[in-house]
Amino acid sequence: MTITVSASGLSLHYGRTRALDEVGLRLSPGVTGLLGPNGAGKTTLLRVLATAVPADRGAFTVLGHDPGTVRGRQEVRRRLGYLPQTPGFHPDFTAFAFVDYVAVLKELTDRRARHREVRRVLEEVGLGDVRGRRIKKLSGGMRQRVALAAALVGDPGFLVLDEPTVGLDPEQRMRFRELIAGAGEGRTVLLSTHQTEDVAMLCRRVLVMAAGSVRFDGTPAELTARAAGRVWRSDRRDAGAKAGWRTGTGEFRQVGDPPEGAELVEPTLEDGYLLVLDGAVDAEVAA
Ligand SMILES: Nc1ncnc2c1ncn2[C@@H]1O[C@H](COP(=O)(O)OP(=O)(O)OP(=O)(O)O)[C@@H](O)[C@H]1O
Repeated sequence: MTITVSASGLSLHYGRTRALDEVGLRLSPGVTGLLGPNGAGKTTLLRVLATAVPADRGAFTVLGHDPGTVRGRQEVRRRLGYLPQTPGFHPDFTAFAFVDYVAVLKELTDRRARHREVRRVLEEVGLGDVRGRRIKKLSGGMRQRVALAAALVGDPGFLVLDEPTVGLDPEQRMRFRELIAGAGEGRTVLLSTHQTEDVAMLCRRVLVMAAGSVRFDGTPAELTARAAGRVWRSDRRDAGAKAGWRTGTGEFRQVGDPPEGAELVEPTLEDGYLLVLDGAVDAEVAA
C-alpha cells in the first residue's frame, strides 16, 4: 500500500508535559481515525503534522516532502488541508468570504479561478445555496461544513481533521461522516475524534494514543477483536471488570476479565478501545 505520510520519533514537550513521546506512524490514502482520552496528545500530533508547531525531535514526510526544510515546509503546506479544533472564523464573514480568504492564504491568486474553487468546495459540502449567508447566522453543523470547505480548498492530498463532529446533533454528524468518507476517497485523511462510532463507520485504520504515545495501530476490526471474549453482561458489578456500566435494563455491561460462566456478549470497537487504554491487552505499534 502507498505510504503518503510517515513519521518517526516525534517528541514534543510543553515544559514538563510530554505531549508527544516518540510517535511513529505511517498513513495511506483513506480515513485513519485517531482516538485517545483528553490530553493524550492528539491535537499536538495533528498540529505537528500540519506544520503549525515544530516537534522537539523526530522527523516526518508528507507526500514525499520533508517539512524540516523551508522549501519542504512550503510544499507540505500547499498539499495540506487542516480543520483545527476551533476554526477561527470571523462571524461577520459570509461563508463565501471566509473560504475565499482561506483560498487567498493558500496562494490561489487568480481571482476568477479562486472564486470557481470556492464555489466548488462550498457545493461539495452542500452549502452552495447559503454561501452568501453570514457565518453567525449558520447552524453549528453548517459552520463545521464551512470549516471543512476551507480545508478542502486546492484539493489537498493530506487532510487533517481535529474533532470535526464534536457538538453536532446525530443527523448533522451522519452528514458530516458522509462528507469525510467522500473526502477520504483517494486522499489521506487523519481524523481525531472521541466518537468510537466515527471510527467504526468511517475509518480504514485506527490509531489509539495515550500519554503522548501510540498504543494501538491497526484496523477497526482488529481493535474490536481485542475485546473478543472479554465483554459480558450480569446483574452485578464483577471484580474482574476494567470498565463497566449499568444499562437501561438495569444490567451491567462489563469489559475486562469475565468470571467463570459469564454471559459473553459481542464486543464493539469501544470495548477494544477501553481495553487498550487500560493496558489490559498488549499494545501493537506499527514498526
Ligand atoms: N500550548 C500548550 N501549552 C502547554 N501544554 C499544552 C499545550 N498544548 C497541549 N498541552 C498539554 O499537552 C498534552 C497533550 O494535549 P493535547 O491537546 O494534544 O491532547 P488531546 O489528546 O488533543 O486532548 P483533547 O482530547 O482534550 O483535545 C496535555 O497534557 C496538554 O495539557
